[in-house]
Amino acid sequence: MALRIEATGLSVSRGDMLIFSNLAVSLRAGESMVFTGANGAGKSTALRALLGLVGPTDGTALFFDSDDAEGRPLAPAAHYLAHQNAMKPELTARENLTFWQKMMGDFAGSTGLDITEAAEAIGLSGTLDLPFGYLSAGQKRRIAFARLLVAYRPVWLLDEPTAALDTAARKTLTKLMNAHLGEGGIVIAATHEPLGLANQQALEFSGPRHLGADPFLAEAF
Ligand SMILES: Nc1ncnc2c1ncn2[C@@H]1O[C@H](COP(=O)(O)OP(=O)(O)OP(=O)(O)O)[C@@H](O)[C@H]1O
Repeated sequence: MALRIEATGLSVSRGDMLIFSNLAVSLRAGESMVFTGANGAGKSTALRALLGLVGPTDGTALFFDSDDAEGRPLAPAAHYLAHQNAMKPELTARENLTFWQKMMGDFAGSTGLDITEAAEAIGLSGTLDLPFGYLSAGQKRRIAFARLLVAYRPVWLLDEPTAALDTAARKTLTKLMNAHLGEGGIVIAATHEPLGLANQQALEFSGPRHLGADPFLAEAF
């Protein structure tokens, strides 16, 4: 399956601020991209725009599952790991992962790992039956990452995936992200630190610009 993502001319404005404009992403199976830039530069907004969670003012973002397929919205083909972990604190890690596995289901005939295998992969087998709320910040992030493993999706959109992680856990995540790429997946990550991804392109965000002050400025970029 020669899948790919094509985003062209993607622009987002909020109020009188142009967050970014003319964003282009072209990635094929096995390729990755990192979004870099200062706090508030627009990296998270770009991930959300690719997913369709933020309406772009212009441009398109499409997923193709083969060379001759029609482009489709990206969201059903993607996992989105946001800043927040999207886990209920009163449920155990296992219960949370079971919920996500059932909720997301299979994709195009491919299944994820079982919960125990996913916990082993992120090195947290011992904490599966603790309430998620009891876990440390790094343990929570790792369980949130395990969600990507229990339901298969070819595209991973990750917002600072290694936030709160120790060195060993970062290495584990890098290995898992590269394994996903090696199996023909695609990874796009917003990050403040090097992730060590294979086949990586980088895109630096320069930050929002005022549209309001000069009525001709909006035309300029
Ligand atoms: N309604 C709005 N009007 C003006 N600016 C806005 C509005 N909503 C969001 N913004 C700005 O959009 C920008 C986008 O932030 P975003 O979360 O995408 O940045 P980021 O690069 O992911 O930052 P970080 O590294 O801190 O996570 C911020 O500068 C924010 O202040």
